[in-house]
Amino acid sequence: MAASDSPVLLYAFVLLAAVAYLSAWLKQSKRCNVPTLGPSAPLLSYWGAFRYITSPRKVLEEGQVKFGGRPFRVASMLRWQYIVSSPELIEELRRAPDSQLDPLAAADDILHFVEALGTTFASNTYHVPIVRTTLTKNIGGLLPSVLDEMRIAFADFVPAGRRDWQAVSAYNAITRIVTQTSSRIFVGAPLCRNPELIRLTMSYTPSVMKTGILMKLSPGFMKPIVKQMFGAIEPLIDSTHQLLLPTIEERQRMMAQHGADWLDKPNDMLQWLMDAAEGEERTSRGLTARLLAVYFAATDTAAICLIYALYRLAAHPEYAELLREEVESAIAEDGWTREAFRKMPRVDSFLKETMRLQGPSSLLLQRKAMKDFTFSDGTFIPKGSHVATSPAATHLHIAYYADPLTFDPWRFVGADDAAASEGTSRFATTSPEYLLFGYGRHACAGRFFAEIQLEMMMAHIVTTYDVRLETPGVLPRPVEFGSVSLPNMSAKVLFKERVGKE
Ligand code: HEM
Repeated sequence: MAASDSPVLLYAFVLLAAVAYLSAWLKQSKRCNVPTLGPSAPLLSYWGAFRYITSPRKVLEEGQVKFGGRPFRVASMLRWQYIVSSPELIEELRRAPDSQLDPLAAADDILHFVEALGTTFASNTYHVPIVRTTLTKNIGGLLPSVLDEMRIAFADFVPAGRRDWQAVSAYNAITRIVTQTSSRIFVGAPLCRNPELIRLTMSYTPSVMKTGILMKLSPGFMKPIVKQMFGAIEPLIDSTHQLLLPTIEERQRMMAQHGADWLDKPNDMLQWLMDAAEGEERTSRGLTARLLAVYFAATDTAAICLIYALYRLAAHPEYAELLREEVESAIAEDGWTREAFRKMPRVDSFLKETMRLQGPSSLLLQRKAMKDFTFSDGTFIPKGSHVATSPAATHLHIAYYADPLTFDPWRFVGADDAAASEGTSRFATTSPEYLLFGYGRHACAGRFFAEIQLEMMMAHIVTTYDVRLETPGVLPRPVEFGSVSLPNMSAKVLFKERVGKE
């Protein structure tokens, strides 16, 4: 008789699993000194987890009110999520070393990218300083080509030349436009508009997540087989590699022939990676995989933010005229240059205010405790749990923002003149009460590029089109699942090309 046929063995297994679960629960609950929002008893906590996963913002707001800004925890399906709210604890959260509270490990628990891509990938992050420094330094010089690509992409995905209202599926169109425009500085033209490259790079994030989840669910010895048989990521890297290979080989040939510099050397992300890569990373496949990682960080995040801003604009067309006036006057003075974008405080404020109320995540400064961690007030975070702060404690808190639940598009106009005069515009400026891009040493490396890209696209939209929602005034509901918050994917925005536009 096979072991699985014996009910006694099955009962014994279930009993052992229940004892192990209860003893783990008892052990952790003995050490816990943080109140729980919702049930904390074994199994019942899954009800709390279900509520949190399906309505994260509502639950986090309840916690903020119920515990009056003191730390609390909520159950999520796989772990406890701790929330800290006071400025002192938020400061400790951001200052803690990665060996104690790690942002990458927290992101990996949610997106599963390390399982999908391999641990060497997570330990070698040589692309981060390239994004942070080389990309940021080159923004001004690359602006004309980014602008050119954005216009081409908009004309393709939001058909031009028609004077009637056209319903456009905003999620698809904007994601494609942002991907193609970013591609212009990642791989250059005309490769950036190759429909296959756009398709592959847009499929990358979902493929990484799918592969990561499959791997996570598989027992250790099965992982390589599962990855080989069912993983979506390797075939996707292979296809992208085939597409990029002629370009990479040609550049490698030029590098071998001319050394570090030559006439018309490309100035894009692929080349910066090629200049910096070492060892395995120098191979054409290694470079392709690394470039895809930059797409992973750059395109979905920026697209999500632009879609939220577009929905706001389409819901409030009355704001378009003031934005348009500002853009047209800045462009008349300086053309479509970096200087002009510095003279668009309303555009900047509109974006910042949109994302204050609704960004891509319902948690901010999310970290994983790599070991037991105790805050200065004694709040204890057990190893393996996640700790973050919430919009309710920061972006939506009355201590930082007057009338915090109201959308006030001009809230940040003139709010931070020092930052504006230094050329660090307000949208990308991080602070303890504005955490869209994180804060401190791990703050988003690409935020200055993201800022100018989004400002440019908003400026283009208001000067080229009138926009409306299909159902006037009703913002399309976002899709929230745990800490991830995506704009509504089926909503359509009506576009009409403006008569007499520049
Ligand atoms: C509006 C769009 C974007 C948003 C909202 C966003 C948000 C974030 C956030 C919240 C983090 C983590 C910060 C932390 O844990 O403290 C981050 C990290 C990062 N982002 Fe962005 N991001 C955006 C666009 C971009 C773009 C366009 C790029 C690249 C061109 C980029 C590259 C990166 C990189 C490389 C990191 C890792 C930084 C590090 O570990 O030191 N991001 N981003």
